[in-house]
Amino acid sequence: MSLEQHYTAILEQLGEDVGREGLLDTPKRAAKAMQYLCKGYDQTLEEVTNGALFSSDNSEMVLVKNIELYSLCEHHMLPFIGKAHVAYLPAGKVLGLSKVARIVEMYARRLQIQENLTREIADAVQQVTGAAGVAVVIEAQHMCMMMRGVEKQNSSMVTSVMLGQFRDNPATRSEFLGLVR
Ligand SMILES: Nc1nc2c(ncn2[C@@H]2O[C@H](COP(=O)(O)OP(=O)(O)OP(=O)(O)O)[C@@H](O)[C@H]2O)c(=O)[nH]1
Ligand SMILES: [Zn+2]
Repeated sequence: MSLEQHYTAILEQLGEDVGREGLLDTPKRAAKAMQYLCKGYDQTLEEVTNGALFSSDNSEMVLVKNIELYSLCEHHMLPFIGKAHVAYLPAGKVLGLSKVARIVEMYARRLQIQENLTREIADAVQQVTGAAGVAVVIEAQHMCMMMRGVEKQNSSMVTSVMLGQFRDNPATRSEFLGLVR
């Protein structure tokens, strides 16, 4: 069965009249939307970074802040929405600026839990850049906690992963945390 046919079945199970005008194209649209929200499965790190790695003597912290993020929690397939802050300490190579956001996007566009998303982004930036350290902080609000379940509207979840110098050197870590706060 195609994704579209599954959505027809879901609508029927929910008690909808799939023949009514407003729903005629809904299974097709919903399938397309869900494929878009999960498009990260078709991407690879090589593809999204596209070799945009440049030699640089700069070893100072590079920070890309406030990268907006839309993902789906793997437990309920409901959105979680927030921001990612990604920093690294170059060790001879810097990554094209947009590629940091593309890496975030590739992992966010999959079914996720926030902790694993944070870790996957950090590991990917580390792998691509060979950096002396990588730090990722994600702050997000989970619709599964807001629209349903415990229904807490103002809570957000903050996760972080620190690698290399960000883990080992408290001064580097506090510089980063000061910059994203
Ligand atoms: N750690 C973590 N938990 C998440 C994330 N997204 C959703 N969850 C949680 O996954 C858990 C699943 O718990 P279950 O008890 O199996 O599911 P549930 O009955 O729908 O839980 P409630 O949300 O409490 O109603 C819930 O506590 C969610 O809040 C995430 O990114 N990270
Ligand atoms: Zn959830």
